[in-house]
Amino acid sequence: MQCLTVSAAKVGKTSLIMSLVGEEFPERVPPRAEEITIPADVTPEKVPTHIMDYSGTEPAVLAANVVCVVYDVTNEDTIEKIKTRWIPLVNGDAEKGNKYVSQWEFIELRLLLGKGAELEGNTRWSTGRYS
Ligand SMILES: Nc1nc2c(ncn2[C@@H]2O[C@H](COP(=O)(O)OP(=O)(O)OP(=O)(O)O)[C@@H](O)[C@H]2O)c(=O)[nH]1
Repeated sequence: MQCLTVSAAKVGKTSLIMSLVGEEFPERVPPRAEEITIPADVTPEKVPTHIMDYSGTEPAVLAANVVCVVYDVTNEDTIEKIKTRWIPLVNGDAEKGNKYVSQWEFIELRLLLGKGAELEGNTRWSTGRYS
């Protein structure tokens, strides 16, 4: 399974991947995370999972089975971009039959480190649907 993270600039997609791999929030974040493959035996679904950091190319989006859209709950622009940028980008080739996503899972797991809310213990986890 190919999983691609996308986001507005500097929202934290590289940090998210590095947190997953390193099991802690990274102090230093490179411009892009290395591509990683999580072996099947350590995934709940027993499917090898290849995780890629978005480099701004459409082929990467078309190759992905899962697109993980990262946004900042403290920045409305990054939420608005889900509608104005990421949904059109992922569904962009629908007319050619390449890809069409009719149902979006919406999972909020932003940690808000250093932006105030996490200091007040407001870290939130929730799930929902976006369509
Ligand atoms: N406060 C806070 N800062 C974060 C969080 N995640 C990432 N950051 C910080 O935000 C900055 C950008 O993080 P990146 O992971 O490089 O973001 P990105 O979306 O990969 O950035 P680009 O791909 O370069 O646009 C870094 O200084 C991170 O430490 C978070 O959950 N809370």
